[in-house]
Amino acid sequence: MGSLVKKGTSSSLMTEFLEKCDGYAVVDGGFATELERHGADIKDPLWSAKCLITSPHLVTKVHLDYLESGSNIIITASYQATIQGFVAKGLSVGEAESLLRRSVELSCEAREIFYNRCNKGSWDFDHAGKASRRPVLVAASVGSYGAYLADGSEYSGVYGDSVSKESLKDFHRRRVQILAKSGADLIAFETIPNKLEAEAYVDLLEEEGIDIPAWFAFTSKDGVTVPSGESIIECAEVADSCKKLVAIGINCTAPRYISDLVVSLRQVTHKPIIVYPNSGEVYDGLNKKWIKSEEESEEDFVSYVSRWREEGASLFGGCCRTTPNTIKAITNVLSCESSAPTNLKFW
Ligand SMILES: C[S+](C)CC[C@H](N)C(=O)O
Ligand SMILES: N[C@@H](CCS)C(=O)O
Ligand SMILES: [Zn+2]
Repeated sequence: MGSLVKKGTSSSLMTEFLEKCDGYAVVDGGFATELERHGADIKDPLWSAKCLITSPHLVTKVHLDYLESGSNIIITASYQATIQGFVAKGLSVGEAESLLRRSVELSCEAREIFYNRCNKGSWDFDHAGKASRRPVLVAASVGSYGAYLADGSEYSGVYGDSVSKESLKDFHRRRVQILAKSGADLIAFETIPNKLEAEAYVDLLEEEGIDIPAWFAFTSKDGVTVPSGESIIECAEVADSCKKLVAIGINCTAPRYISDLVVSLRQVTHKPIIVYPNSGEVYDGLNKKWIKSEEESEEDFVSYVSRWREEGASLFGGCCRTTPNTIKAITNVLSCESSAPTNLKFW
């Protein structure tokens, strides 16, 4: 059984979904880092995609934990799952393609288990007390070329002169084709570090006739630019021009920068805005370790959510080093706000 969201045009998918969710939706939290918290060793060029081979049961568990925490969107384990990366590990192209499909199947299976539990958490009640299931979408993750490089290059955005828009398109083409036909509801292009890669994705979506919608989530280290130094505004303009995108936003970025970024995005797009920041810690790509930040705590993060909503965001979640607890807290903030009388705003 698929999601409860009726398949319509790309643009209607998100509108109808957000309507069903009362105007805002909860995205899941850090996926790879949650696998790691449960003991997975992902210090590997495949990072979280290694678990598609070694521990698919853990992939399902983490999806279920996020569903139980209130997520309306779960993102697949395919962030660093590339055909090129799997082949470098000795797998055949066919096996690599199967693992990509498997990442989506695991998310769909988790959604199915969650629905079948029919527990309180999977049902919402309308004002008349009638039960309806919480809508859940499966978003197929596509990490950047920098993610495949496996050295934290998604936080530098510098790919060198040998990488062109055409080479990026060739790098991503087959994976995007497979994920588009995998049963996912949409594609999540995540942690985009430069304008060139955004342009390559737009071309691919259009030239390959990708028939499921997508979102773009950029990363930033200063609240103004993406890691390559290009402004978030010019990157968002590229995204806004693409009819197949049903949301534009920011992920894996310190929470303290999100507010300014949302305000900038709102200047150039009417599309729904998605934000799923990381914990504020800094990634050491060479040693694959997170370095604590003095400046932020999980509590601060959640206290920002109402403001991001006022500034125009409508999809909220977490990225690296956030956990199901973060998502529970976001769910609580948003549901309290929705049920509060409008004259009792928090800000
Ligand atoms: C978003 S970063 C933390 C992902 C991991 C990185 N591509 C690596 O392989 O180290
Ligand atoms: N969806 C990915 C993004 C990494 S930046 C994850 O949460 O692991
Ligand atoms: Zn992240």
